[in-house]
Amino acid sequence: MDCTNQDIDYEGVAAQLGDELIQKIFLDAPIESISALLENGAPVWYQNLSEGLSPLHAAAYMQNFSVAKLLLEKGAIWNSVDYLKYTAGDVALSLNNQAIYNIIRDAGIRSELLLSMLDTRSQQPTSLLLQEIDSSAAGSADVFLSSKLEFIRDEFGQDICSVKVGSDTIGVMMGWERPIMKETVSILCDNHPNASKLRILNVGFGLGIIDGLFQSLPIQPLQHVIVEAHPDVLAYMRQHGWYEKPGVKILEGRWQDYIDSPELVEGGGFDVVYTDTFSENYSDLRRFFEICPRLLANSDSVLSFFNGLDALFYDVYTRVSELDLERIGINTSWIDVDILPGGKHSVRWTDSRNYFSLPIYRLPVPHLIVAVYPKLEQLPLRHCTCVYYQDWHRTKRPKPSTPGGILPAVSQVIAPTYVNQTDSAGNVSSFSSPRNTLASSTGIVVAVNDKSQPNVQGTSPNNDTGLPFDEEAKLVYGVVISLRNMVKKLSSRDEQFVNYRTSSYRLHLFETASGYKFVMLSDPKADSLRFVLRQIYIGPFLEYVVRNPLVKMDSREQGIDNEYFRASVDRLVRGLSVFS
Ligand SMILES: C[S@@+](CC[C@H](N)C(=O)[O-])C[C@H]1O[C@@H](n2cnc3c(N)ncnc32)[C@H](O)[C@@H]1O
Repeated sequence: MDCTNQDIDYEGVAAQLGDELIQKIFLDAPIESISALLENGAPVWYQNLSEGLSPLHAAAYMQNFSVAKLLLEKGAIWNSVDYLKYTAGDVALSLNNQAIYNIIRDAGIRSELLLSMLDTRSQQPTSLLLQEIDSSAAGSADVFLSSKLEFIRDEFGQDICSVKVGSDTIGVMMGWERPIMKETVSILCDNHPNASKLRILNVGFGLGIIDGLFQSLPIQPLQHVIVEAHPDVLAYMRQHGWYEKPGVKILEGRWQDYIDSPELVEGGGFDVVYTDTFSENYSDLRRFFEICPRLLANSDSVLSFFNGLDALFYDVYTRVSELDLERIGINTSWIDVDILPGGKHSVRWTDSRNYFSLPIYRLPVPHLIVAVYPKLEQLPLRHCTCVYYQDWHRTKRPKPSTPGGILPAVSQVIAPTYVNQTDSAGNVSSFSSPRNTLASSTGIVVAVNDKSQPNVQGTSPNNDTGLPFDEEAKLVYGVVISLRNMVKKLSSRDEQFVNYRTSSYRLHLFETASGYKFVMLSDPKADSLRFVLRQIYIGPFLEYVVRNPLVKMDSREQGIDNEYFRASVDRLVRGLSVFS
């Protein structure tokens, strides 16, 4: 057969091998077979189409240190993010797996140092860089500077400067960052030998938080230069009187425009330099470092910069920037600041960021519910019944199901309504468990005004919807299916709906390849929790349901609840940084 290069679908082959590699890792295949697949050309950099997961993400989810190490040795990309914007390091962090987190972090440091070396030796862009170009306002300076910014005050009184990125609104600067700025100003200025006549340079005004703090120092700065590039921010500065402030000089444009300009260094340099821009990356920051020897007045001068909040990137770039700064003769020290809500924030003078035991990395989830729905073909669509249910709500009482309406083992705390009916003495029996049902304040009240639904006798006094638990579970299922179908119909591709939010709750959906649907309801402010559902699937579900011979997966009568599964899900949810 004559087979020319043109006949070979390289992309298709790579995708097939990549999918096979990810699947093998998820199935806990022996490392030898994973290694053999890599030798046969499976692309270690591959990210699957459905979720954007890389083999390294899979190894992190499976907490398989040897596989993660092998993948990194073979060139796995430490900073690739899935569709939820999580790196494999984030996954390891969420599972409290410090060993895997550390090898990913170290691979990141090595790779960034190598790139930095190549970048300084060659003026040409390096061909080793494998990255998708981000042409959104969050990743492209040109797009950001021509995008409209909004300055608002939210319902909590927090000032926000935001920009639209696709359908999302992203905070350029937010009021909650004030403690970080405050601590920065205090560290930079309080004990500065030149505190009585400081010359300060700030790059990036944003909401003007740090500039306001510089202006409020006990002794006003002698000179305060602000470089700001965005026209909307400049208009905001004008509106708020910054152009009239004594000692303040505003340089309009990007800091890059002033590198060789006498305007920036005419006073003989600065005592304090701070930079916090937007839509720039580490290589821009490194270029800024390179002009710092000219910007800093003398050996007492200090430089600080905003280094992001994502743990993995923070850890990699603290180390990389430390080395880059050392190269140009600047010593670095790091101070960790806890920014816990309420109370005084404390400064931790430690040499390592202790993510693994501190509440610093918790997501806000006042209440959380997990429900599992069976495969579509197991039950007729309209009558799909929840096969597992668990609630971590602390204050509301559970409410019953309709008699005969619930599978016997969906939830340990939910019994049919007749159990909860008034007894002959007129007492209403109550449930002792603090768990609740889908009714509570989770917002699954889509049918609250649906008069056609029976108002079941004996429902809990906390009953928000008038519907028994299993009726609501069906409604949730209906909503999920309808939205899923609508998304599929509207999009030409096989797109998935993964979550939606109302003012009172957020619904997260994870659907397995075999058709099980894992649904989680959380506080509306919670970030996407889909990865938690995936972890429940990969961990407790596969272990205690799929591989449990006592659980009948195809039964139309039984739920999948069992002691081990419930305890394991409970442990996982409480242990994952999503439970607070
Ligand atoms: C995160 S905000 C700064 C917030 C500020 N630290 C505060 O306390 O409010 C980033 C600011 O940098 C500006 N900016 C982005 N790229 C810039 C550049 N190359 N030169 C100067 N300013 C820039 C943006 O317009 C934005 O106002």
